[in-house]
Amino acid sequence: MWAVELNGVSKSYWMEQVRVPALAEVSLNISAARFTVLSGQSGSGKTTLLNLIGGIDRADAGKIMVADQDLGCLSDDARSDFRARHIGFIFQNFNLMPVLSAFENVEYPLQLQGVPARRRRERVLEMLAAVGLADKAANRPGQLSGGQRQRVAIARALVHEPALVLADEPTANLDSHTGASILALLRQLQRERRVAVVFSSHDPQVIAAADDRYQVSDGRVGALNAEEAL
Ligand SMILES: Nc1ncnc2c1ncn2[C@@H]1O[C@H](COP(=O)(O)OP(=O)(O)OP(=O)(O)O)[C@@H](O)[C@H]1O
Repeated sequence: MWAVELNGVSKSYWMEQVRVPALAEVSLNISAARFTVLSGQSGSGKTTLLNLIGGIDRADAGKIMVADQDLGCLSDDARSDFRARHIGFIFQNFNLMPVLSAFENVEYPLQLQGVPARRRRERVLEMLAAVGLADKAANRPGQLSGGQRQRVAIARALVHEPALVLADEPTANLDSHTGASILALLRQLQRERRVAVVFSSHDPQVIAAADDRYQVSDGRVGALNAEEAL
């Protein structure tokens, strides 16, 4: 079963009158309930690929299926709704709302979906406990360490039980020890909850931990075996 199917997907950006190709005819299937790593140098196209899979941006050509939904068939509003229901996001810079507490940040995806308050509370407390932050629910992001902020972001990405989590270099801004603990936590939660995680990184530890590995290079994507990667 596939969480994501890409067929002939291309994307360019325009800077003034100049076309900047970012992805060229990418065809790729990402398995459900597995941990997939996209590696590749800076500028190779990893973020562009994650933004297309996540429905944040639209492809110029090709077809993108996520959890059996063709994203190209959806209006912008329907795509936002689909994203809110079925996808979780984790970013390099955490992207937490600074004025909200850890509890409120994790609660936000459930509020968007109109989940009743009592159920929201149960889900948020369960997720904060699962990421080891049961005692930090009232803290704002500014009162948390980088690793703790990323744990809040992981709880937020999983709280609505998405089919797919997209993590764009989530350990890049953390020291290696904290990054390793975030990787281990995400790997554990991915296995327990049987969610597909797509993690972009050039960290050999992350590549080694993956079930499936792909190399993004100049806007093209190829399978990478473990020996090549390390
Ligand atoms: N908004 C944009 N406008 C113009 N060009 C862009 C834009 N976003 C990305 N690009 C270009 O598209 C190509 C792919 O960029 P992308 O951000 O996807 O790479 P990346 O592998 O995620 O890099 P990094 O690891 O540095 O984030 C690069 O040549 C980049 O300069």
